[in-house]
Amino acid sequence: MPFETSQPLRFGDCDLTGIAYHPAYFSMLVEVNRAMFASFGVSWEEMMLERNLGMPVLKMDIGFEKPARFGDVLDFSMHVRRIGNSSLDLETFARVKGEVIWSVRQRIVLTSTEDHRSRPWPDDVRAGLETYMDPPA
Ligand SMILES: CC(C)(COP(=O)(O)OP(=O)(O)OC[C@H]1O[C@@H](n2cnc3c(N)ncnc32)[C@H](O)[C@@H]1OP(=O)(O)O)[C@@H](O)C(=O)NCCC(=O)NCCSC(=O)c1ccc(O)cc1
Repeated sequence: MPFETSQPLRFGDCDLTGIAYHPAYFSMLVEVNRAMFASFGVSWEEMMLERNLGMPVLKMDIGFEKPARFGDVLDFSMHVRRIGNSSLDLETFARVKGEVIWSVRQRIVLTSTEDHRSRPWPDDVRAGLETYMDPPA
């Protein structure tokens, strides 16, 4: 079962002709990542400020299939494809009215904000991520 959330495409996310400008999609994606962690009770504020952990992206593979327009609502489905020792593979689909507009595969790594080296996923975070585990077919 993927994590699901929606975001409207705002005026500032679009170019002069009213279609989405792709850098805005990256900010939306970060918000989806953050919201997924919050959904299982682990806020990024806690991760970063109390546990001294960060989650940089190591790799992204993104494909844009159709334009989205000012006023559209993007429905996101985020699948956890693999949880490694410190890495995490996510695949996310952004849909408008059921049609895929873009999709992205991300590899994220858990790091210490002190030395910026990898750290294993804590058990509670791993358990939360497993909620959305959906390995590729
Ligand atoms: C992530 C790193 C710290 C990893 O360094 P190390 O501690 O030496 O890593 P390791 O060799 O232990 O590898 C860690 C894991 O990554 C995996 N890994 C390492 N390199 C790779 C590559 N090149 N490809 C795929 N996977 C990899 C590796 O297989 C390990 O997986 P597990 O087995 O599951 O543990 C280092 O590669 C790095 O700093 N990379 C740059 C990250 C970066 O700057 N990203 C740019 C975007 S900024 C960003 O996304 C962001 C910024 C601020 C935020 O608050 C949030 C997000």
